[in-house]
Amino acid sequence: MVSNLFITFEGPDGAGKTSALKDIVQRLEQHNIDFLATREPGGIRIAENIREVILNPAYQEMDAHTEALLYAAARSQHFYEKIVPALQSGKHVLCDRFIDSSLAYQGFARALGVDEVLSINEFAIGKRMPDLTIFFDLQPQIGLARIQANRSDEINRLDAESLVFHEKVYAGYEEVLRRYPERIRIVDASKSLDEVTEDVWKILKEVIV
Ligand SMILES: Nc1ncnc2c1ncn2[C@@H]1O[C@H](COP(=O)(O)OP(=O)(O)O)[C@@H](O)[C@H]1O
Ligand SMILES: Cc1cn([C@H]2C[C@H](O)[C@@H](COP(=O)(O)OP(=O)(O)O)O2)c(=O)[nH]c1=O
Repeated sequence: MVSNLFITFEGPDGAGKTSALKDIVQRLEQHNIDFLATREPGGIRIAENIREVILNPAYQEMDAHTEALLYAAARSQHFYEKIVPALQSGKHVLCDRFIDSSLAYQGFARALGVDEVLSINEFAIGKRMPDLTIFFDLQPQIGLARIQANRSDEINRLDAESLVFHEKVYAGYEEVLRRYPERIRIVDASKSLDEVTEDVWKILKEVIV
């Protein structure tokens, strides 16, 4: 029997993390698995309020340092208020985005430095990293096309960035994959949602079901 795990979903915008997590939640419920599903930035009211500030498309003047610190602040509150208690109570935790998003988006794509962003995050949450990260691998232009095709989805300040920015985010994730190969599993997110969900489920079944 495995102990409970802290699992994160990562990948470019539009890769299908949120959609797959919804389907995975249903399967976990059917299997009577004790879990908490949550998301970043957000998950609790203080962090949802910080999310409103970070992602508001009107705030074009936001400095990259401010952005990185706001993500770290939202993460800190979410981590100590929601994730840690859930893990302590024996639940598996599944989180849509976590620290790797900050390393890829702020550290690499915003060029603040992956080590610098890692260090503000260590201040925010200590050295606890996820036990398992599922990386939704998708070329950024496909993710952006998916978001554009479904305009009813919220288009936030980061979605609205250029393709060049999103290509840097992808390169940032490649750097994250190089740094943490032992905890990251890759799924091909260009497949249909059903196939992607199935691939994620196969990985989860190995560790928690
Ligand atoms: N595998 C898929 N193939 C095609 N479209 C998808 C797939 N997964 C999700 N989508 C669609 O792409 C958009 C972005 O999906 P979403 O789950 O919000 O991605 P993310 O959370 O990774 O940004 C949504 O409109 C969703 O319906
Ligand atoms: C958690 C986190 C998210 N982000 C970005 C990624 C997304 O563009 C945005 C979150 O918006 P969201 O709508 O949740 O995007 P997605 O559905 O793709 O997960 O914030 C960062 O830049 N740094 C971070 O640390």
